Amino acid sequence: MTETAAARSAPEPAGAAAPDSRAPDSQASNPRAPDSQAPDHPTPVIETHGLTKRYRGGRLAVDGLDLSVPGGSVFGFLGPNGSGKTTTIRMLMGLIDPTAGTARVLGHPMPQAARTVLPEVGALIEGPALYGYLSGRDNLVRYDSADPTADPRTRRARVGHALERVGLAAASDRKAKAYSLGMKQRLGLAAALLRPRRLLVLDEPTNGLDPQGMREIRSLVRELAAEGTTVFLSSHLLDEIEQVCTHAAVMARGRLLVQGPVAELAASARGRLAVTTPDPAAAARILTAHGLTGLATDGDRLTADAPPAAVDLADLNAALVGDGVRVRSFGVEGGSLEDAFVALTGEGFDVAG
Ligand SMILES: Nc1ncnc2c1ncn2[C@@H]1O[C@H](COP(=O)(O)OP(=O)(O)OP(=O)(O)O)[C@@H](O)[C@H]1O
Repeated sequence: MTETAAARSAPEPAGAAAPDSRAPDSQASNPRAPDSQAPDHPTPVIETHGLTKRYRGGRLAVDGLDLSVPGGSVFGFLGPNGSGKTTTIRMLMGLIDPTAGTARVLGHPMPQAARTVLPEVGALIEGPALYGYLSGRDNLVRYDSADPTADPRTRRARVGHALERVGLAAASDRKAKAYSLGMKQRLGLAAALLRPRRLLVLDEPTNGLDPQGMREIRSLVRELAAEGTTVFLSSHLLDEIEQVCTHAAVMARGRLLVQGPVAELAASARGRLAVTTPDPAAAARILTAHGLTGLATDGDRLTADAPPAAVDLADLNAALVGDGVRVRSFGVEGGSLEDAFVALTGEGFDVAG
């Protein structure tokens, strides 16, 4: 059985469940309004300090995590399988207790404030919990009915709107078990969107989807973000993060390696000098003589680690041409998030973990 943060065992609407054993929220009567601050100084929507989880077997799944997710961002939580992403999300949603450290979501401490926070959070964790024998529409009706704050008189309209939102209106009367994986994910998103949310938390939302399904989910995420919802999504796909996210945090083996705006993370990687020439061997000799490292040749294409800023690219190019190398193209190719990851870890981004 898959799970949403809100629907661990009961047909609760996404975001509505709060563990009964939790202490009452000390701030419930005086909720802060983090988003009311100046947009250029957004209060973090998610903030953790030293967040740590050691499972009973002794495995340290998350190790001293300091995370800061700006309001209005599409925040990619990136890491290979087993790096601690799901464990972190489960702590953020109050589904499991941290071993140490603190987490605040929408300005409130978690898990203590789960009752206050979760109604404002739409969560999709490891796929939606659906009844296969019910239609897509009836699954949403069931979610909506389980929300005590949802007015039954407006249920039909709410469900219809959510189905429209995710592009499932035409398929809404088919049984959920006949849905493709992508349609099931979209139905899960529709459930999370039955009420307005300030934060969407999506755990590997495109996992197992075909390229078309991935595109659909990604464009929906972009639309939701454009409407002002902060989206926190985990992924083990670097290109997915580069395509949809404004910010990212990179995890490996339970530890946070780096976080920040995606453009800055990618730019922090030095990139590669690339030269296209019919004389690659001569070009390699000259670049080596000028101190360049990491040379690799593939046919008429020669690449090398980008030179330090002190080296003028124009001088390098002139040296090649001056020594008779015929240059078809010459330039530094921008660093990618993958380059940054490899530079940080000294290893490739192994999706198999
Ligand atoms: N309930 C559990 N009990 C013990 N160990 C666990 C439990 N859940 C996860 N782990 C371990 O904790 C580590 C982190 O797992 P987690 O699922 O958080 O990583 P992840 O980055 O989300 O990976 P994936 O994408 O594969 O889910 C892994 O080594 C995993 O085996």
